[in-house]
Amino acid sequence: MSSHTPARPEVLEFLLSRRSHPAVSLTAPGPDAPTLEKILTAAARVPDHGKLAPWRFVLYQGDARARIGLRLAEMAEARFGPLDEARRQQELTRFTRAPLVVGVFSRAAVHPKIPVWEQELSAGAVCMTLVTAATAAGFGVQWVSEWIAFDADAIAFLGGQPDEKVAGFVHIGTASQPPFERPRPVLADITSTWTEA
Ligand SMILES: Cc1cc2nc3c(=O)[nH]c(=O)nc-3n(C[C@H](O)[C@H](O)[C@H](O)COP(=O)(O)O)c2cc1C
Repeated sequence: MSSHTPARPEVLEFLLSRRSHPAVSLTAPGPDAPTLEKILTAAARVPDHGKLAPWRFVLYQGDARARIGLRLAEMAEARFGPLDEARRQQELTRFTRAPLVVGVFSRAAVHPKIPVWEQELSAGAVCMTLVTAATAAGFGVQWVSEWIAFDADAIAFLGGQPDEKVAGFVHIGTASQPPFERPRPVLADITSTWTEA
């Protein structure tokens, strides 16, 4: 340990207990404007080879969320055929589960020095830091993709450009219930020390 990198045991404990909350369990309020600015600023502070900022945010909040649902229900019907009532409700409420949804769009593009893969990894880091920062600010959070992240028409409707991919839709709100725990990988199964063959 060095005075340049003081230990932050509380941060480590936080990371060891962090859990997502199902989007459907998130209620109002979401973060206020200054808190959201902090959360997004933290999320944009990720390793980014070449300083390309190959990602951006789109915010979905307020009344726009219900209007999005109406259009997504139409799009889902066009793509999947007639929707039963449960499925229609799922589409209508896709963006109203939480008071705030942050779309993280990857705009990775071929670059002379920085591989596209590294730019896309950076977008994943943005999503995870967004999850972590919003949780640290006291909110329940879930990073989801769902069919809309892989449908060109839905991406365009949600503000994506033709050359962009959805890294995630991060739902943020007030947790209405405690999080469930889930099994985690056994560290020994996913960790080894390299030795020369
Ligand atoms: C790229 C990505 C996309 C995901 N998409 C979904 C999704 O569409 N629906 C879903 O229930 N969980 C999705 N998840 C999983 C949740 O974000 C989360 O991992 C899960 O709720 C367990 O949460 P926790 O391990 O953070 O506690 C996705 C995760 C990632 C990394």
